[in-house]
Amino acid sequence: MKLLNEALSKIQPVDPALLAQAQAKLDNKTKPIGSLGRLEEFARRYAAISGTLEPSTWKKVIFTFAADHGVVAEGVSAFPKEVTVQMVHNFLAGGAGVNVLANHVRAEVLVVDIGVDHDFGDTPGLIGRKIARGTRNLAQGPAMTREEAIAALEVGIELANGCKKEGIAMAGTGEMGIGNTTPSSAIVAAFTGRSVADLTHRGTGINDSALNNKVRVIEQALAVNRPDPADPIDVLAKVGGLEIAGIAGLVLGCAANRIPVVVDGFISTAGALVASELHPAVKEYLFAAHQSVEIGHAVMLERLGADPILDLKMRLGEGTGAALAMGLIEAGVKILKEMATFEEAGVAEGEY
Ligand SMILES: Cc1cc2ncn([C@H]3O[C@H](COP(=O)(O)O)[C@@H](O)[C@H]3O)c2cc1C
Ligand SMILES: O=C(O)c1cccnc1
Repeated sequence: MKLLNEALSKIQPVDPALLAQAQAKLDNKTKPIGSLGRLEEFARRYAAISGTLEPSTWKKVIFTFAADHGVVAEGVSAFPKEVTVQMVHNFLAGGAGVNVLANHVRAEVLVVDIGVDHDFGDTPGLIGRKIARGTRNLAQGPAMTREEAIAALEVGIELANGCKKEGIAMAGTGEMGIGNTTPSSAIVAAFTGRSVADLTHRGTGINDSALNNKVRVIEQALAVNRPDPADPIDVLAKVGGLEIAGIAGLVLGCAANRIPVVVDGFISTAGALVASELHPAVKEYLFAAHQSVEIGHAVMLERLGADPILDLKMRLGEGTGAALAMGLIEAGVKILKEMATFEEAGVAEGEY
C-alpha cells in the first residue's frame, strides 16, 4: 500500500504554463501556425508532462504484462489458455507483433510475468513479478483478493519508478493474457453502468454464440461480485486481471514521475481507466495510442477524455499500437526541438 499511496500523493495536474510555452515555441517554427496539426498537440503535451521542451533522450520502453484468467474456463476466448505461456516465449525470442513494431520505432520490449499460470524458472529476459498463478474465475466470485490487486498495482508503480531512474523518455503499455478482453469489458461496465452487450466484443475472434455466452458470463460476474464503482480497487480486484492491475500501476507511476505513458488498446485502456478512477489527473499524462476494433473501447476513451492517435483497425494488444503511436509522438517532439525558427532560417513571417 505504501508505493500506491506515495504515487497517488505525488500526482499533480500538468502546468498549463508549460503547454503555453511549448505552443509559443512551435508557433515560431517555419510553418503556418498550427499546420502540423496533432503533432503539435503531442509535442505540447509531452513538454508539459515531462517538464522539458528539449528532451535529451529518446529511450522508449514498452512493458508487456502477461497473466492468466480463470474465466477462460467459461469459453470466453477463441484460443486456449496455453497460448499465454507460448506467447511469452515468442516475445522473449523477438518474434511477436510487438517485437517487430517496437524495433521499427527503436523501443525496447520488457516482458513482465505478473500472473501467468506457469513456472518459468529463471527464464532469461523475463521480468518475474508473479503475484498469483492467474486470477480465479470472476463469474463465480472475486478474480483476486484486494491484497493481490494492490500488489499487482505496485508492480507497475515500481517499474515506472525504475523508468524514472533509467531516464526513460516515454513508456508504453502492453499485455498478453488469453481471456483478458472479458475482465476489460467487465471493468468498463462496472464504472459506467452501460449495458454489457454494448461493451463486449469478439476479442481473439469468437463467433456469435460464444459472444452471447461472453456477455452472459460478464453479466453474471457483475451480479455475483457487485463491484463498487466508487472504489476502483474493488472493481479491479473483483472483475479485473493481474496484467490489467500492472498496467494501471504503470500508468499511475508514470503520472507520479512525470513520464509520458502511451496506452495501447482495449485491455491497456481498461488499466488506464482504473488508474484515472483512482486519481483524475492521471488523464493528463497519457496518450491513447489507437482506436481498437473492440466496441467498448470508444466508451473507455470517452470516459478518459482521450482522443486516439491512430485508427488502423487493430485488435491485437501486446503493445503493438503503443509502439506505432510512440513513433508519432517522438516525431512531434522532434519538431519542437529540431525544426528551424523563422529567425534562424531567414524566412518571412505571415500576417493573420
Ligand atoms: C496468438 C495470439 C497472440 C496475441 N497477442 C495478443 N493477443 C490478445 O488476445 C487476447 C485477448 O483476447 P481474448 O479475450 O479473446 O482471449 C490477449 O492475450 C491479447 O493480448 C493475442 C491472442 C492470440 C491468440
Ligand atoms: O484492442 C486490443 O488491445 C485487443 C483487442 C482484442 C484482443 N486483444 C487485444
